Amino acid sequence: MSTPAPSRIFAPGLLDGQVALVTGGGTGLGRAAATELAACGAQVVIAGRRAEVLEATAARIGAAASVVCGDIRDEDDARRIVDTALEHHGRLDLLVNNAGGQYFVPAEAIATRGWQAVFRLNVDGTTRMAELAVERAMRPAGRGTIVNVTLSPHHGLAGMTHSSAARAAVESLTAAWARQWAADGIAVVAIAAGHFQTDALDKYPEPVRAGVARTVPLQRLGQPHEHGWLVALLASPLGRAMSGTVVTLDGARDNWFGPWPPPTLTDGDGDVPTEERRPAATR
Ligand SMILES: CCCCCCCCC/C=C/C(=O)SCCNC(=O)CCNC(=O)[C@H](O)C(C)(C)COP(=O)(O)OP(=O)(O)OC[C@H]1O[C@@H](n2cnc3c(N)ncnc32)[C@H](O)[C@@H]1OP(=O)(O)O
Ligand SMILES: NC(=O)C1=CN([C@@H]2O[C@H](COP(=O)(O)OP(=O)(O)OC[C@H]3O[C@@H](n4cnc5c(N)ncnc54)[C@H](OP(=O)(O)O)[C@@H]3O)[C@@H](O)[C@H]2O)C=CC1
Repeated sequence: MSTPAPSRIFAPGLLDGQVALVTGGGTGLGRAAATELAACGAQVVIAGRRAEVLEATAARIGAAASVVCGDIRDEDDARRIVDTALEHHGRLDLLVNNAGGQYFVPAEAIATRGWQAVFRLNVDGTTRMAELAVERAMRPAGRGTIVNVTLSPHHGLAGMTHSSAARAAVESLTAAWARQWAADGIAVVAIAAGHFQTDALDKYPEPVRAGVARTVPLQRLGQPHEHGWLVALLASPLGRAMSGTVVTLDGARDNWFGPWPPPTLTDGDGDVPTEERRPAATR
């Protein structure tokens, strides 16, 4: 097993001795966060539903990474994820609530089950993981940091209104938890992410993806390692002082602009494409 390459921007050993749990840590932004945390000296536990994805990422990171499989929507799985991290390392300093998602769909076409699916993952799953980390690890230790990753809803997410409401709820929970758990020594912050270059973008309809980088004032998508740097910063002592804050990382774009429906997306009948359903095996 290799030692992680040192961080390009943080002091060596910034997070030495610390233990981080990253949900959705096998892919995209979660993988980038786990990689940077390890580069700063942390032991990282990455969680998600697909073992092969997690194992591949852990192998890339090296000896600092370990894996636990589970679904954060399931109470037993979520408890096992937190307990496994604790059993392996005896402590949990940082929870990165990164697992999340939604599908692209006009508001009036969202079925009740679809609304609930997005809330179960983004709001209920995030809440469950935060509460378990606090109860089982952070409050007993008198110390911990929780970073909630949202898809920034600051301009409203037309085309993903279920996620817009869910992510706004997570931002509000961030502020509330920061106050509620401050006396326990626990800091809670959120990252409102814009558009990032991850494989997850492949699932959006082609007209949605085409040219999306040009809509970002920086004229490029965010790079996952930039997100990783921000997670590491929030894991540092500075992050503790930022408790209750939502930090936006979006290249000045947020996740929406302009009218609905977007003129470039509609077909001849004025309809907007909805993303394909995922294969049953991954549901
Ligand atoms: C212009 C610029 C723009 C810019 C736009 C570009 C955005 C770029 C920014 C990127 C942002 C990101 O977040 S990228 C990261 C994205 N990653 C993810 O989304 C991964 C995680 N996602 C998921 O797991 C799923 O999407 C999610 C729906 C949330 C949860 O899945 P579940 O297994 O719980 O749900 P399922 O069993 O699949 O479906 C349950 C119900 O949901 C509904 N449903 C689910 N998928 C559906 C679909 N594709 N189309 C219709 N309906 C669907 C149906 O009602 C289903 O009920 P039945 O019909 O009765 O079964
Ligand atoms: N890419 C982007 O432009 C942006 C992404 N975001 C947000 O950042 C986060 C990461 O996004 P990104 O890396 O791009 O996308 P991914 O789809 O690659 O990340 C989602 C991760 O969460 C895991 N996951 C999903 N559902 C569950 C579940 N029920 N239990 C446990 N793990 C789960 C997935 O693994 P598995 O399927 O194996 O469980 C996967 O590793 C998401 O919350 C996303 O919405 C925010 C802004 C922009």
